[in-house]
Amino acid sequence: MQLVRGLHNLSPLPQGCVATIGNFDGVHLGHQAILARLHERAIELRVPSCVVIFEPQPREYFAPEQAPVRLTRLREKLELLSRAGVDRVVCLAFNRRLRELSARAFIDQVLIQGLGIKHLEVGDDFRFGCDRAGDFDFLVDAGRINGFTVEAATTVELDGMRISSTRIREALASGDLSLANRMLGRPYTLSGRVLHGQKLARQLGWPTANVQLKRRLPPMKGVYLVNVDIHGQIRGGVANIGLRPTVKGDGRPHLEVHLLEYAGDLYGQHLTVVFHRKLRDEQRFASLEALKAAIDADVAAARAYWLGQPLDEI
Ligand SMILES: Cc1cc2nc3c(=O)[nH]c(=O)nc-3n(C[C@H](O)[C@H](O)[C@H](O)COP(=O)(O)O)c2cc1C
Ligand SMILES: Nc1ncnc2c1ncn2[C@@H]1O[C@H](COP(=O)(O)OP(=O)(O)OP(=O)(O)O)[C@@H](O)[C@H]1O
Repeated sequence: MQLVRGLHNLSPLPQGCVATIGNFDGVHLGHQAILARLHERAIELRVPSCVVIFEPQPREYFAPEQAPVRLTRLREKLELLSRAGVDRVVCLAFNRRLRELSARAFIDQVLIQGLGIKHLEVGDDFRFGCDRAGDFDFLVDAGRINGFTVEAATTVELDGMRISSTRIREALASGDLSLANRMLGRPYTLSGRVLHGQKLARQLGWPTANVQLKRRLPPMKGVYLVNVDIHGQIRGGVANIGLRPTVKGDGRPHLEVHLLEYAGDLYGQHLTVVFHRKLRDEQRFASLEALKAAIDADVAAARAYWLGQPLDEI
């Protein structure tokens, strides 16, 4: 998959392309349906498929403080788009210049001159251009004049409601991991490099890998059953995302993972933590002994789960 960063680096492929546009945060089942349709159209028209995304995402540009937390980092999003068979990702800087482009200029400069578009696949609620003035009907008219087709993707719903990145964030924040995972079509993951922690977990009896979240805020908190792929070996474990109120943290959320029956050194490695079930909320315990007892129970639950025992029997 080819990555093009910025409008100035974009030139149309000789044969043109089929394309879609959006944030694609999380690459959920709704996104996956659009990408599958895009792939089909690319094969029919014998042209590459292209996804246009924005960095930062428009809401992060307009109101950085109120912008929702990301489900996927750019690196994770690109990996998921590549797995969905996308040939080219065009990552446009969402800045003043882009936000001031009229809908007409967006079509001319990005879709026609930039991409040489033959077919566009978008949701029927898609809006674009300065002040979100461009809509689906506007695109259809422009396509008729400029020789490209536009198709509205079928809305993907779960339990009668449209799947969206927003809904997944809400499910994760409210502790409904299983709903979030069903909308994603896969278990939620968070990834990052393993850093050195305060080495207290070792004293508690359960060494943990501290996964760096950088400035990224995780979309959920609590204690989870997880697994991690270490050099091709899937290892079960238990993870905590939170502020560690019992030991007075640094005020920032941390992701810590204890892997079952594992004694290797993970410092510096990049880990992808896969979230399967929520066990409980993070709590402030009155003593380290009480915290240790709670983690002992979490680890016992993880052991039972990864040995295939149903959780309600634990
Ligand atoms: C499975 C698991 C559950 C945890 N639950 C809590 C919790 O409920 N409350 C809390 O204050 N800390 C909790 N922690 C975080 C511990 O306080 C943390 O591991 C300890 O502070 C050690 O940090 P360190 O690795 O930086 O040394 C949990 C950690 C793990 C691995
Ligand atoms: N459930 C869905 N079914 C079909 N298409 C969808 C669905 N959700 C999003 N799309 C389409 O995928 C493209 C990218 O969507 P985008 O990531 O911008 O929206 P979203 O998932 O609804 O996010 P948000 O919740 O932040 O609005 C758009 O064309 C959008 O209309």
